[in-house]
Amino acid sequence: MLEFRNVSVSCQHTPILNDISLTFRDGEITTILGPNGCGKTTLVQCLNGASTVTAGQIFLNGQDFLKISPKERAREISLLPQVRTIIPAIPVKMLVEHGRFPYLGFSRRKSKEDTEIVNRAMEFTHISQYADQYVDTLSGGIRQRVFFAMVLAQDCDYIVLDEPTTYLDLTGQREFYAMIKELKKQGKTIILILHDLSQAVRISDTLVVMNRAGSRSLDKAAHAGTDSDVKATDFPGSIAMVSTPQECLQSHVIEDVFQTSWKRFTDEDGEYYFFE
Ligand SMILES: Nc1ncnc2c1ncn2[C@@H]1O[C@H](COP(=O)(O)OP(=O)(O)OP(=O)(O)O)[C@@H](O)[C@H]1O
Repeated sequence: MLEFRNVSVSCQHTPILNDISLTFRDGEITTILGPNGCGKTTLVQCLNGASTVTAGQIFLNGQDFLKISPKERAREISLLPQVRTIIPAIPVKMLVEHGRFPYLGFSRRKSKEDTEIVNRAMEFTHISQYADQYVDTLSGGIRQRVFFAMVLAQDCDYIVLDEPTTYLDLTGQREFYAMIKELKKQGKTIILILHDLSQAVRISDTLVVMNRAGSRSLDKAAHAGTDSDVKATDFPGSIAMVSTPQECLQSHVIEDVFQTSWKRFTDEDGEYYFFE
């Protein structure tokens, strides 16, 4: 079980997250939703040290996660960040092998098991045929699968993916969500950040709906056209609700946070939600 206890993050004295307490349940797909800038990325980046926790603690299976070494952390939780501005000019297989770094010794020599895990990750994500191709020559969608394979090669029980479908076309997204369901079946705990509310409702066991605390006064000031000194950054991110998709929909929290409304459609394959 992964647990955030009263976690706050500030950057240059600006509060980004305030007093977040949150539990991610094992074996579930949990999706973090929230408007731009509410702190979703900052929240998950507390797990790989890219965001510095300024107060509070994170526990993984009862262990103080922030006290263990970065290498040990990388054996527990693999995280695929949202923005990858630098695309390495190396062959696909070599990039996927980077997922094994937390397990390698000083010589970085790979064992037979490391190679098998890398091959399995590439087969799972259907990128074996690109093994020798350079990553920077691939399309955005295939490249995304390569990064996903690298994350899987890390072979962690906890997988965190920040906006993983950004570069994927419709087929690519469908395949991606099928892979996520398969990983859940294998017992992995999946944490996603998504902007696609319909998919989030469909695929998740639990939704974490975030907002900027007090941002209503900002919206009201903007709506009224009043001159206001209030800025978005005056409101650190907080949790609006953590619950099943059904309960989040019924409570209207999604409508409030995203200022949207939704419609439900049903067919033989299940329920679909349309947000407008
Ligand atoms: N290094 C930094 N220094 C100062 N402010 C930062 C830094 N990183 C993020 N922020 C600010 O923290 C807030 C939260 O950013 P974050 O990227 O976590 O939001 P998000 O919910 O993931 O947004 P999006 O949906 O647009 O990806 C934003 O106001 C952002 O400008």
